[in-house]
Amino acid sequence: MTFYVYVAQQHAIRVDTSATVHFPCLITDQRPLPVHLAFRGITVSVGGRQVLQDVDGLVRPGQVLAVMGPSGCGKTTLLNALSGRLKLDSGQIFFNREPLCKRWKRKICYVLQQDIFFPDLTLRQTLEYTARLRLPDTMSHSQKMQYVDHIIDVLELGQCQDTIIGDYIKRGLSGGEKKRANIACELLTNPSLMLLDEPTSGLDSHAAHGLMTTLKRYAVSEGKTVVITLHQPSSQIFHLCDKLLLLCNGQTAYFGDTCKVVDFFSSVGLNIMPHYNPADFILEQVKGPPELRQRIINAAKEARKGKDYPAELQHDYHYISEKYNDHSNKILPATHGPYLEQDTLNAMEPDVRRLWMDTHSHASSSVSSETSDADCYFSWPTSFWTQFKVLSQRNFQEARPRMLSKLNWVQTVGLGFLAGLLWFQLERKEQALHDIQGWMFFSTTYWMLFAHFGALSSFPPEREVINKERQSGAYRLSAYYLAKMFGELPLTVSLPAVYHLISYPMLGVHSPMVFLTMLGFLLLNTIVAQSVGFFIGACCMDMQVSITISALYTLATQLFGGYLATNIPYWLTWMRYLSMVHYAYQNMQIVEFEEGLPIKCAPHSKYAICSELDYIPVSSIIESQGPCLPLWANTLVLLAFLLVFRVLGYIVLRYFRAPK
Ligand SMILES: Nc1ncnc2c1ncn2[C@@H]1O[C@H](COP(=O)(O)OP(=O)(O)OP(=O)(O)O)[C@@H](O)[C@H]1O
Repeated sequence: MTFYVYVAQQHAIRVDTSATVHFPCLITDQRPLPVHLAFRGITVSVGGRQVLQDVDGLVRPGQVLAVMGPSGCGKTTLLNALSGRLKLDSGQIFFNREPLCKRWKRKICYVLQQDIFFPDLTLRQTLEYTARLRLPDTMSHSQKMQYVDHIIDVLELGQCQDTIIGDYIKRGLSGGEKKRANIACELLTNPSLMLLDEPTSGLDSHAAHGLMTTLKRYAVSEGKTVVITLHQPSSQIFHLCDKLLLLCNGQTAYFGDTCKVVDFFSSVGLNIMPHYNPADFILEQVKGPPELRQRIINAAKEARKGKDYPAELQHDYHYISEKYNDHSNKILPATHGPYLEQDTLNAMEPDVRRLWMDTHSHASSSVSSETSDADCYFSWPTSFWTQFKVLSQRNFQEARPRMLSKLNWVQTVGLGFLAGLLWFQLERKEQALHDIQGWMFFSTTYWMLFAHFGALSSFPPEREVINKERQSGAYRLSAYYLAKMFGELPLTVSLPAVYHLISYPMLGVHSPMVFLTMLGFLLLNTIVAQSVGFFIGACCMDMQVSITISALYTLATQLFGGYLATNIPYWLTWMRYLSMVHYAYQNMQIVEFEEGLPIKCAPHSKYAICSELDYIPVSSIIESQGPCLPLWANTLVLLAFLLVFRVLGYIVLRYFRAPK
């Protein structure tokens, strides 16, 4: 096991990392590059309103930057901008002097304010799936599990590892445990930069301090760059942060070392009382009267011109950067990565030397330039096959309690017996024909509605998890999509199969072949309905809209299915070709009346052919409902429905509902 420790050279570390937890980096061949994050003049508008205005900041590997300010001042907006989820009106974000690009986005982990998980999975299952998906294939399964164990230990989640995550209906992890679970999932990905949106909110002071200490140790020992928004930190937590960015109405009220903020406020004439929490003090000032706030903002603007202000954030940065690049081009070919002779360093102009030191101080301690080459190209952490396998298992495990809940079993078995008793052992004669068809139509429409609305209601919460994971580049959409189809297939077909097993024999089985073929069409119809539900769920962001569209479609499907209305007005007949139930219902009739026992004509039959025959031919039964396709054609149309809606669902997710 390899331990590697980064040493922050340019600032005092107040956390003793030697006596406490280290994060063993098992992924020795995948060491992420330390990130030196600088952002300058960030201006962002949301919903037509300017939320951030000319905000600067800088944080180095091993450091924690706290973003503070009153509620609504733009902290979350800043994190969204830094993670690349929001477009900037103006300003620049540099990762090791490179602009933010897709490759860097994948090295960022963003711990959102809300904890987004699958509620029915336990904490351990959640972490294990994350590790299997996001740790590289070069690691063995046992190494990945070892890493999970370690993260669980570090975040003190051992006691609740087998508890389900839960939601507002099902009790699961406590708020604090969920927060730590959220962070644990992100730590597993071994990011270079961690953005955390209020990870301490909702935690008691002890838990909040414990969490912050862990994060600080992690940043120092692993050379991670951490940006964190804080609401009302205790003074202990406040002093764990190296840098502070204080926002006031979206503008910078202070940026610099945390330990110097009190001096800054003194320079504006605002003196803190002894023993007062500096975090409370500064927040009270930026919530003060408008003139006071303006005075602080003006002082912060003045401070930018000071010589202590970081070179990257100064307006002549571009000029310095060009000089630096000039130097690098001349010097680097003759040197080994970030290592420079002292003489070479001394020969640099002071500005350029400072930039070199800032950018390379951390990297030079432990990461060689070879890592940066490997980091230049993004590739998925795991192969398509691994992603498909893991996501199929996760889908199955996550969907099982929902799809095969006790209530669903009771409903299915109860309905199976009810349908069986209602249509019990129907005689094979014309008088009972409408009832036999009634069982078929009821069965197809019931399972269509069940699967359609099941897919529709399960999709919105799932979409949040998928979007979060896609944004962090965890897996390919195609792997997820195929896994969803295959992982949930056994669950989708279980209940209709049990229903069929109970009710159809009560109706009267004539041959195992008819029994199985009828089951086949019932299941195919169910899967098609699920695809349509999934497609509508993917298209509509608003649940009310998706329910309305679904209700309209499924009811129209029933009306044109061939059972409720047979004399459809001529100009509306095309509608039946859009009804999936129509095809499944016709096929069930073809099988039942062709392969099963024949239907005896009534004495005063409505079928003209009964004047010549004793039994009604299947063609007469079906043609009495309108035009009819052969069995194979109906089956092909159903398969086409399945394929088209699955592909459309993918296209919508891929191109129209892609997370930004
Ligand atoms: N989509 C939007 N349309 C209009 N205004 C928005 C939108 N999103 C955010 N805002 C506004 O932007 C401002 C900054 O929001 P942001 O969530 O960044 O604040 P915050 O500092 O993180 O607040 P809190 O501490 O309460 O979480 C708020 O006034 C908010 O109302």
